[in-house]
Amino acid sequence: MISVKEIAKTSTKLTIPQNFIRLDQEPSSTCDPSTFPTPPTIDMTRLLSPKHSHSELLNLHSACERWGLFQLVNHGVSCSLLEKLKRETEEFFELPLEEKMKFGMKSGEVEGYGTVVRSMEQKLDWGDRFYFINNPLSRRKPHLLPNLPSSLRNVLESYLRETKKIAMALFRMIAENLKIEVKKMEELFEDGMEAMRMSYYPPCPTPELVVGLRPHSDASGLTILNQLNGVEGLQVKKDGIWFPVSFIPDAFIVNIGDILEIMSNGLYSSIEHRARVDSEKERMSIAVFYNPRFDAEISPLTTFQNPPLFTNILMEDYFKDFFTQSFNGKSHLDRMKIPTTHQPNPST
Ligand SMILES: O=C(O)CCC(=O)C(=O)O
Ligand SMILES: [Fe+2]
Repeated sequence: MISVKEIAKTSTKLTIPQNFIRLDQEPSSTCDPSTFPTPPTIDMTRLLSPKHSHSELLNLHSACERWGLFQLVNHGVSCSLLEKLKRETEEFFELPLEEKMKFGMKSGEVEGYGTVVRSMEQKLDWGDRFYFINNPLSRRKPHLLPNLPSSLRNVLESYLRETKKIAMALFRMIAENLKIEVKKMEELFEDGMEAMRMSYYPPCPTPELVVGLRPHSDASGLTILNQLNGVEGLQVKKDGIWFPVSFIPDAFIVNIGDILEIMSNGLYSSIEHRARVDSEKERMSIAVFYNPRFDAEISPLTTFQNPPLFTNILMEDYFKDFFTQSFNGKSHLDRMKIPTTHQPNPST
């Protein structure tokens, strides 16, 4: 069991364990920060207001098409709930290691506290995480969420109820924008597979040599990310260059995941992102991943303009396949692509 929090306590500039040193990481942009591209902001109250929803729906469509990520403001989750969530999560990561080990990831599993370690040589991320499936109920592991201290469990359950409402509202609006039947979208996601990852990134004396969470796109339909304690670190790869995403208080970051890229037949695209760490401050985030039901087939649903670019796959198989690979940019999605056969050009 690896606890980066414990490793960080004793690490100095010279003693970062070799497994964490990531000289393979692409550098962040060195441009003047005032020229960094800014991800779009979407206002939930405008999306829901009869007067403004039309223009905000267009903004949402453009954000999904051009970025695959946006900052969601006025989402309606109360400050008191968010404050409690932050406090309880902090307390969880502060627990002695023996306590957290009760939730430790068992060998061969992907849920629980810890990191999936496949080999001794594997490069590791500078962060501890706790990942679990929340829905369907039949897949909830009794020793994880139900076994958490009750104050944390209660706040997580309230938070998950709130974010689920937001996710479903967004899925309905995305269906409208993509001309997919809203009912079809609801069938796929209402009782969908839902998972949460809580991440704790300790400070690192040499932040440029490590990565908090390696580059990846989310394998989800949508992801709602809450940067709990306001410490920046999220970066996105836009037009081939890594840029930091600035923190907006009380906003959630919403990512389009690979599954919506498939469903929109590539019109929307999931964005590659990673988490950097700070030299002095700890950072915490919670991501909730919204996916179709396990028995649903994932396939391009909007093929009116182009032939399907992705193969059909059962959510169950997609999920299994995802966790047999290590995170690596968008390589998971690339494997779903139908190879394009080069047709001879009749005019030559
Ligand atoms: O911690 C972050 O900012 C990113 C988390 C993330 O991308 C994930 O959990 O998939
Ligand atoms: Fe992510």
